[in-house]
Amino acid sequence: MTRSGTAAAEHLAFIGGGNMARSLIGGMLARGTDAATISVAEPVEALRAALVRDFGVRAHADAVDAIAGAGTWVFAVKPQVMREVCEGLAPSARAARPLAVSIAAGITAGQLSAWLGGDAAVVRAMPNTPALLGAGVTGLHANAAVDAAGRERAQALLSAAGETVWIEDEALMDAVTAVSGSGPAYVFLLAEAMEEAARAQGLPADAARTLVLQTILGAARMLTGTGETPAELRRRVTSPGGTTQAAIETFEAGGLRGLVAAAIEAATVRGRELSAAND
Ligand SMILES: NC(=O)C1=CN([C@@H]2O[C@H](COP(=O)(O)OP(=O)(O)OC[C@H]3O[C@@H](n4cnc5c(N)ncnc54)[C@H](O)[C@@H]3O)[C@@H](O)[C@H]2O)C=CC1
Ligand SMILES: O=C(O)[C@@H]1CCC=N1
Repeated sequence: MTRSGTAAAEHLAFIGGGNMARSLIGGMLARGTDAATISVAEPVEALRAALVRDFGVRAHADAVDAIAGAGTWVFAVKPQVMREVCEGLAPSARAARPLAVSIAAGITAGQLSAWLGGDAAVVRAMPNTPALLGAGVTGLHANAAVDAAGRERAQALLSAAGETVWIEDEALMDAVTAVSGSGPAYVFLLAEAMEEAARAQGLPADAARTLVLQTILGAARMLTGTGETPAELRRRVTSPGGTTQAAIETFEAGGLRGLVAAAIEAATVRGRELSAAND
């Protein structure tokens, strides 16, 4: 059986109101979603108050209150608590037959469906924090119980956060997590390292920050806006025998590509471990 969970489809419930839920809600509101259609379950009182204050959504301590009347439930809790949270909602899920969207790293659609009582329509989504600015990217995978309308609904939800990419082979969702889910942190680490290096060369801290941040922004805009490959854009910066060549040769000699591959492999493996640890 496939389902789109048509009942009360316009009402959305988030279970977990932490960093990523806030990024997604912020992106949705910026794209015109009515805050009155969003409710959030969040046990931490201070976070509930912040959700109400910052976004005007409804916030509840109890997940059962948040999901009442919602056709789509977005699970935005840590992987380690997902099983307990889903099992607590299983009686409601069996009755309401919602579209369940999980953003948790590692947790499989099969696990989610089973914890929600079986035969649940599940979309696994892996967004990233630039969702807050509508500049995110989300990998999406639907299980067999999700029909075309359910896919559209999940895609519309995550489109508010930026680009979306459907992944048919669920096994690849851990690689998506490692590349784009965690990826903003890799760029932030590069920014930290470049700022430190700029200060070590004697640049004042504020100048170092402006130079680094605008360089990353400008490079990202060239990557997304020119249609050129990263390699070609790099080649154009690199004058033979010049300064860039000296830096690039240092990166290559230090094994930057291998290090990036090893880091993404470690994140991918960690995603699989999170799944296995919660079986
Ligand atoms: N932070 C990121 O960049 C990304 C995170 N994710 C995934 O998003 C999920 C949430 O991550 P974050 O937002 O970073 O974590 P977080 O810790 O900021 O948010 C999780 C929230 O869930 C709440 N919570 C705990 N137990 C709950 C319960 N029983 N019912 C309702 N809420 C409960 C916590 O109080 C917390 O506010 C994780 O599964 C993570 O894998 C996915 C993509 C990117
Ligand atoms: O670090 C994590 O586990 C989560 C998933 C992707 C980004 N943050």
